[in-house]
Amino acid sequence: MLTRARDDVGWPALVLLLLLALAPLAVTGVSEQGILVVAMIYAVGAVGLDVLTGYSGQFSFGQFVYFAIGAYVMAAVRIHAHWPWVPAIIAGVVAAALVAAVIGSLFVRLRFFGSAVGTFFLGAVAVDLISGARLSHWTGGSNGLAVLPVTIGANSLSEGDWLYYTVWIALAVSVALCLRYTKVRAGMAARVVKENEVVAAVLGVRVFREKVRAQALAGAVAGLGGCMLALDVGYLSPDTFGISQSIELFAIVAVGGTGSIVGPVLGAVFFFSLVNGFASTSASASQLLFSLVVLAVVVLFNRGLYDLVEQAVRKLFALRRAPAATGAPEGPKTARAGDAPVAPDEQPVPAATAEDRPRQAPAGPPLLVLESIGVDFGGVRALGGVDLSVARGEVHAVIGPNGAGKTTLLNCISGIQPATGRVVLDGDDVTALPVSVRRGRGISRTFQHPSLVADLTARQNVEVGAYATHNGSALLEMAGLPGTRRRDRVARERAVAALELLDFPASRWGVHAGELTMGEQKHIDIARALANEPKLLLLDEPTAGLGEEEIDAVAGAIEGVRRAGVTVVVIAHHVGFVRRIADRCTVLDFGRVLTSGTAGDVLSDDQVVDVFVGAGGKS
Ligand SMILES: Nc1ncnc2c1ncn2[C@@H]1O[C@H](COP(=O)(O)OP(=O)(O)OP(=O)(O)O)[C@@H](O)[C@H]1O
Repeated sequence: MLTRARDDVGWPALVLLLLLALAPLAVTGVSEQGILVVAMIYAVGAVGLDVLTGYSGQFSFGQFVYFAIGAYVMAAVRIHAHWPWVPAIIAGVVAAALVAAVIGSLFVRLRFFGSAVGTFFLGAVAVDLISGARLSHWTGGSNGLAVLPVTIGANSLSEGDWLYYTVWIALAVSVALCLRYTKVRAGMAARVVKENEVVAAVLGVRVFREKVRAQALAGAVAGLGGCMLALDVGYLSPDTFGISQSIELFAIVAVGGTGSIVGPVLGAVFFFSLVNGFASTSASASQLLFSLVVLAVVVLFNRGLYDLVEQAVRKLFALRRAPAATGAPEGPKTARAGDAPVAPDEQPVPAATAEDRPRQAPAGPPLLVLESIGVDFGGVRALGGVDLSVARGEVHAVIGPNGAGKTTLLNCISGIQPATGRVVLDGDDVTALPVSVRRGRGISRTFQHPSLVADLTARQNVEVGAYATHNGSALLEMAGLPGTRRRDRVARERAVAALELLDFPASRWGVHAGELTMGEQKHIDIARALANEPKLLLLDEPTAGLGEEEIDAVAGAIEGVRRAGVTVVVIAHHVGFVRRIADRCTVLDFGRVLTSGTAGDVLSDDQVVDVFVGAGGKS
């Protein structure tokens, strides 16, 4: 399923920040401005939390721990080391980022429930540490810590609008950093991680590293929020950084809209306006009303306030984009996911058939050799000693009934699934190599479900697959240094080359993947795997869920791949498709090779066709 994380929020972010910059002209009351300051402080942390949840798919109920680290480190280095306030803020931010990276690395392997429990108790431990005697020299223990007053020139930060605009700058910096992160390689890779970790790993993304990076960024931004909170309240106590604040932060992101960066800012302003609005009612009534409104927003507008505002603005200015299907690619009619697969006897007439192709495998050593590959899942023998040889440059179809072991075989070749036996690529034994190294050696693959990032364009999705490696510093990428820009340019060129090779219409390159038809998504999935210029391309049911014209288009794309000299192993369920694209064919049944040979010979065998499509399915 394609999940949403916005990629088009630069202008809305600018407009919202401008409105907040101008707000003191309209909101002149001291307490109202105070509410806006607190809202912006929470917004700083909330955009970081949004990077964590909305863009990298992680979860945290403990972000206020990093607020606390930022605030206490800033206050402590000013008191004990006499640092000026700006370097002290930087120290607070760096400390929060480092601790977030370390703690985050412990949490990244946890699923939702584990993360929820883990981060919740992290908050409890932090409050205990802050208020306890061990760190009291730095934190003031349960007595708290006074924050030294800040002066800017002759002015105190607490006078006039100085504090307001200091917090505004912190918010603008946080929004800019987080938006920038979502646009660079590291951010795009994290978005694939959120979509599907296995797919990300196969694309060479260091899943663990990208998750920790997102944790560190969210921690840094929360640390900045903590520094602002310290400047605002002027006094730090353990109660300032409790678990309830972390949960409020989470509510702000949910109310504003995850995966939008702007949404959490909107959510924070809404949240604290609501708090202010109910302040005059009795405490219990205000708590109830407040909770009911937040609940209503979350339940009724499950994509959050930002989505609601965006839709209203689009309607107002009639800027709504054209419906997704109207821009479908020129040429073949497209079908959507869920369309019934084409029955064998409805297959389009093949452009060229297996019988037309050479009956002998090309000379020279094979590119891929599998020796006695075996996989057991508990009591289920998925593969029982499969031998296979794939010649360089051929398209080799693996066919067989459901549960025959086809996908497991591709998983063994790509390194996702450990197996007994040997996998030899281009003469090298790669059996013991992990997925990322096999990718580096030239093995790419697609999956039955494309797992594209919905709010990245078709071309951006392909670019994620085009990086030779996903190493490198996200900070340098965000700074846009020449080395990283060169690397991005190469990835872009490779992505364009892959799209052109597959004849994917240029008019659709800029369309968000969530708006592509299923056939187009399959093309983008193939292009993404091809963009790394592999020797061996593994395609897992590229025609699943497609209509006949889309199957025809995928067949055309695979023929393009063959012409480019890439060897292909493809799982397929359609006789006509296999006839058209395959040079050779291996039939699996119950995890064993039933037969293997030229596609023409294999598909003329009645027993094979019976196993493949059921008796009478031969066409
Ligand atoms: N992770 C797993 N845990 C347990 N059993 C599994 C796992 N993956 C696959 N299997 C089992 O292994 C066997 C082979 O599955 P596999 O998905 O490789 O078959 P397939 O030929 O690709 O089927 P299909 O055409 O339906 O995708 C099946 O019996 C399946 O239930």
